[in-house]
Amino acid sequence: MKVLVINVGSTSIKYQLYQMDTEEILAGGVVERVGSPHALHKWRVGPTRSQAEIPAPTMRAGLDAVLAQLTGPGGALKDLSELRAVGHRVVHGGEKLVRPCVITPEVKEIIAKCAQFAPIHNPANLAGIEAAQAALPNATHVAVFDTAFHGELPPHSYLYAVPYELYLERGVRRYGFHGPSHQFMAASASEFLKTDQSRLKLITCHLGGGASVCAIDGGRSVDTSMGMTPLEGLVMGTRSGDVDPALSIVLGRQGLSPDAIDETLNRKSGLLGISGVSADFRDVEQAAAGGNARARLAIEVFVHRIRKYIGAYAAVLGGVDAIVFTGGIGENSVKVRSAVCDALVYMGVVLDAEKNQHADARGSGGVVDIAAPRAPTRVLVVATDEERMIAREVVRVTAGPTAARQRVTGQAIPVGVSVRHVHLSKEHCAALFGEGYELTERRAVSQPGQYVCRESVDLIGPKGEIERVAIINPLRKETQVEVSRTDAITLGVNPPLRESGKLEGTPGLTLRGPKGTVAIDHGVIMAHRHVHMHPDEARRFGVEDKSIIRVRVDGERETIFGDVIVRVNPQYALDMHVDTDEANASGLTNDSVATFDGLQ
Ligand SMILES: Nc1ncnc2c1ncn2[C@@H]1O[C@H](COP(=O)(O)OP(=O)(O)O)[C@@H](O)[C@H]1O
Ligand SMILES: CC(=O)OP(=O)(O)O
Ligand SMILES: [Mg+2]
Repeated sequence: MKVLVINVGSTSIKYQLYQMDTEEILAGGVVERVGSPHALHKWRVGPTRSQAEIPAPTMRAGLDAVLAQLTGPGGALKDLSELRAVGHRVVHGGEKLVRPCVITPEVKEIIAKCAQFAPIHNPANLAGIEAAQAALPNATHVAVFDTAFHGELPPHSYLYAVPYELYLERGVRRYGFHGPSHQFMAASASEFLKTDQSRLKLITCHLGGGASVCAIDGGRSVDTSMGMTPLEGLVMGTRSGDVDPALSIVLGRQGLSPDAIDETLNRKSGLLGISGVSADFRDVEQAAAGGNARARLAIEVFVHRIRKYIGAYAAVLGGVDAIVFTGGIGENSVKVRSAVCDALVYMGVVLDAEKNQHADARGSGGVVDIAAPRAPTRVLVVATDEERMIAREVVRVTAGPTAARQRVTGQAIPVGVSVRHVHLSKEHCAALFGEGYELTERRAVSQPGQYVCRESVDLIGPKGEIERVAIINPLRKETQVEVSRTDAITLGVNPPLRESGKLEGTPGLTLRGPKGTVAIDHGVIMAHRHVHMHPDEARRFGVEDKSIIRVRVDGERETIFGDVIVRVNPQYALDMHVDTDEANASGLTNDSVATFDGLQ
């Protein structure tokens, strides 16, 4: 499936054409200075780069030039009918549009309405959509929102301390932006560090023309610096980032119109406003190197703000595994990275100056680690790819979650090996350990709230006994004994494969404790292998509660497990549970990581 992704800014159209079966980029480019008679179209087909000046007085004219190139001689498409899906980056969808969706007239209406919160971006995004729909009327057009990744911010992060009615009635809240980029950084960091996202605390810094920082805990955005609009937070090319909110009031009272204030804060501030030189970081850096004091000051304010957010987000996350940089500045400015990180030694951040100097994420598979080898916190530079994230969402929306399998196939699932164990009912606990006895915790297990007890019981079957079997608390409605096939043979029972809690028709046995024995007439099972996951993980994998998936184990005893049941619950942490027979057969231990191998 071929997918064209369009990222339209106020004066530019960036695009990439993907073959999504392999995620190969077939062509890509940018039209700069859209709106002028001398726009510049730079493009790439395979390794070949070209450019041409084109007249593009309107968005439609710019897009037509792109499509003509794609289908012309040497282009990546035979004709436009090959293009059945187009993904559009849309910056603001408000609270109504969070998940990626097919663009309908109602969707366009909401995007237009949200322009009040994204005045620089949404009107341009909408113009791009209109032009693309006119040029490609038979394709499915999908909107992917910058705000989506921040859709589950906790209320204490997204609420401003203003009258609550402003939130309820007018949607005044933090939305957060640059979602595809922050999400891409988190996925890249997880892959690079070979650690599941559920186990990572990350601070991701997208430093481009617009800039934002995000605190990501277990793969979820828990706070981010941009707010109701993309104006809050970091210092940007032309945007002020954080200011005292009273500034607008004061300027208004001094006679500036709302439009003039908007213009001041969104287009005349930031690096440009302080330096008076340029909004482009390279120009400001050059001026600073040449002794321009205001340019130097602009960079100092820019860096200070980033450092301040990193400190704040370390506190929000309660620790940091990695700081990630991306965007034109984050990927390329050695000085910004070192200036930000130099002051963070107290957080375990120590840069390797040499690696920082030569960091080339794009030329090194997309990610480089620039931290000193033994430093506790990793510092990564990632070549962001917002368009690829958008293309993946387009596949999910147009072809369904299984078609997006390629994206998630190969993603890590930590393994937990369930050794034989018992869950006790209150009544049986009393019979085995004495009335009113409280079991005590030895160690937690991977699922929140559950733990292995110090106490144990013996299992007595018709053929044999197994001593000192672990008890997992808390107590349950019914006693349940989970054993492997090998254990069942030792005991002389014949339990079925069952999901936890489904005990009808199962065999029983006798339990022996220090204060007595209990004979149960049912409750012995072999646990059906399963994966616990949080609803967010389920969404990421494109599965739901009770889905049946395959999970792959690499290594000396390579195995693909089929019939793995997915169990989704907000209380769950990502973990695949197999019993000891299954683990031994495929060489798994509690430290192993398996990978998702698709829906069965
Ligand atoms: N080698 C470099 N050193 C420092 N800054 C750079 C370098 N290359 C690009 N930049 C800066 O990156 C910014 C643009 O980032 P980018 O992510 O491409 O922008 P956009 O947000 O428009 O997509 C500009 O300020 C530019 O000066
Ligand atoms: C949301 C936003 O600020 O985007 P950009 O960086 O493309 O301006
Ligand atoms: Mg950007």
